Amino acid sequence: MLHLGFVSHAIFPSTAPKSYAFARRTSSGRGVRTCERARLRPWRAMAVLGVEKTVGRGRERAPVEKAQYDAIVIGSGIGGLVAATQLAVKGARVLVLEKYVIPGGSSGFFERDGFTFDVGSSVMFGFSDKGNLNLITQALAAVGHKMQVIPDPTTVHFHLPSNLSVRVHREYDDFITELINNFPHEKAGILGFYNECWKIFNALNSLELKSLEEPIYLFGQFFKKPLECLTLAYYLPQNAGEIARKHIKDPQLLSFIDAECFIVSTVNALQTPMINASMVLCDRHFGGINYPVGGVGGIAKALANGLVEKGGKILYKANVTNIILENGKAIGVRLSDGREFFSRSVISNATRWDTFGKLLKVDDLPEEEKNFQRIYVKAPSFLSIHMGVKASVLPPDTDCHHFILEDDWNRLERPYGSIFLSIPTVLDSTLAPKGHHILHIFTTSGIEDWEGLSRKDYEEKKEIVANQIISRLENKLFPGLRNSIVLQEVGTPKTHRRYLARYDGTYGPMPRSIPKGLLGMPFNTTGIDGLYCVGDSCFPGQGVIAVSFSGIMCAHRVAADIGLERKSPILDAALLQLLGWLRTMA
Ligand SMILES: NC(=O)c1ccc[n+]([C@@H]2O[C@H](COP(=O)([O-])OP(=O)(O)OC[C@H]3O[C@@H](n4cnc5c(N)ncnc54)[C@H](O)[C@@H]3O)[C@@H](O)[C@H]2O)c1
Ligand SMILES: CC(C)=CCC/C(C)=C/C=C/C(C)=C/C=C/C(C)=C/C=C/C=C(C)/C=C/C=C(C)/C=C/C=C(\C)CCC=C(C)C
Repeated sequence: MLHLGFVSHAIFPSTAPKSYAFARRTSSGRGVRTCERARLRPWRAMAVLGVEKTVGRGRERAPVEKAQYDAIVIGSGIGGLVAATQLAVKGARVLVLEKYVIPGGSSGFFERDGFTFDVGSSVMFGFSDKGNLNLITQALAAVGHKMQVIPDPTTVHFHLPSNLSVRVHREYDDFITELINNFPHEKAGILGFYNECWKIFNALNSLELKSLEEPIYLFGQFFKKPLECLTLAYYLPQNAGEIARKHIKDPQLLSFIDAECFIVSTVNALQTPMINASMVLCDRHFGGINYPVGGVGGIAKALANGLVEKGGKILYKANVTNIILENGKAIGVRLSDGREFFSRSVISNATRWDTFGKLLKVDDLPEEEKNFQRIYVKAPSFLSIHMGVKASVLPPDTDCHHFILEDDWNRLERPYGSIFLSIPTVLDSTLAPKGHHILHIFTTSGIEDWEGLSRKDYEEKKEIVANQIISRLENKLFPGLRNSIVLQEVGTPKTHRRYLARYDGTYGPMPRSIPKGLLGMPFNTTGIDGLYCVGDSCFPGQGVIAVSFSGIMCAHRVAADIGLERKSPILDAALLQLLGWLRTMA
């Protein structure tokens, strides 16, 4: 089964993957049947759902549902699904509209010749059974689901310049000992920096996490846990790099801290908010990194099924092209096929650039969005290679996740400078046929490198770039890799743009310069009444656990606004104004 096709739609299938059929067969939920009906005869499906009327608007059979929902969620990424499921559990009538054929977005999956690939990264935070920060476990539990997970003994194995090799062991003491062995003269600095991270992590882990835009909750937390909240407020505008520099002087060790931050933020430590850095640098030891049996795609499938079981609906192949406004308020959405749905609130899981650049037709960007775009630009996308290889090419005891930056620290943030590699079959061998492994290799890449090329040049360029990366991996880790490949598919930023509906294929916001920590990141409300955003262009940013938190926060704020949670209009106005003002300080 040798496939070396460098097809343009490489990482995402253009037709439903086998497992989509599986999802449809095995789910007994209404939403899945709805999806099937809607695809075949939308107007009849709507009749089944009890649609009040069908209006023409120049298009026969374009059905309209007048405020039939409490919340419409555009997109079924993890952020959208968590918001949707949390609201459904609170009793809201929820509809999720997904452009693609399966749920999950960048946390989706696809299948080829017996291999099950994760579309995005396979490093899962927040999936343990302890503490308050296991947000993925909690999101699944809220809809009655639990996934079996496999503990990863090593979060990542760093292969860095000057042959610096560091394994981030699950056990914190093992990791710290290994780091100190590499930098014995910096023992105090290492302990100082990571201890400061733990102080923040412990404060975070002590809170019940809900919407920071909802005053009754926020003031309640300050009352119950004043020290922890003040700790978080103190660190909110700070970045990891400046704190690392208070403790550490060795330039190579500071570069290592940059690499630690880069793998989760695609920027260096000076630009990475300290709260986010602390979250990931500690959770990997507290709850540990845990891989879901069957692959990352199972998380979205379970959430989508849970949503339907709690009375929500999800429609696939439902491409939202417009958010409908009435008197300045978001009241519904229009799909590319003309269908319209109406709701008391609209939650967009598309990026803020897509939401305000494409879905919303307003003459002037709200001030809040102008401020966001002043502070943040789109982070780069990725070039990804999904590969099936013969198992014999991997040395025994190969770790699951690797980060490779060969010989020049200056290349860390440059496109194609460093290589991310995950081998999820090290943990779950069922993802590949017997005697084989999956290699998911990715590196940062901008869309501008891939536009304006003829089909032939585009395909050739993919092949050239992929070959260079394979040679680098052969030199550094796996001699003979090229000859062991049995299947290979290459995706570019254009692929990510097309299949994830993400502006320029971006994976979220990146600060234009040194940010004031997380202070400038918008939460979920927007300048448009009734419109909320969720996902990686909202607080606290990129990452499955981060967008899960965004989903939890969003659901809480929406629930308060539609009367499913307590709310104080006066305190609301005061807090939202204060937060808006604070963001302008960033
Ligand atoms: N290990 C990890 O931590 C890991 C792994 C994978 C993904 N991720 C993270 O997940 C984050 C993204 O999650 P997310 O929830 O923000 O979003 P997402 O991009 O994953 O999902 C958005 C979904 O919305 C859909 N969509 C967009 N526009 C639409 C439209 N107009 N109509 C209908 N559907 C539309 C897309 O098809 C997609 O399914 C990324 O930042 C990435 O870092 C992390
Ligand atoms: C409001 C005001 C003003 C004040 C108040 C104060 C307070 C209370 C505050 C609070 C806060 C909070 C709660 C916060 C929270 C936060 C959080 C939760 C955060 C989180 C974060 C997370 C993150 C960022 C994550 C991320 C991750 C990621 C991205 C991942 C990725 C991965 C990868 C890519 C891997 C790599 C791979 C290889 C190496 C292969």
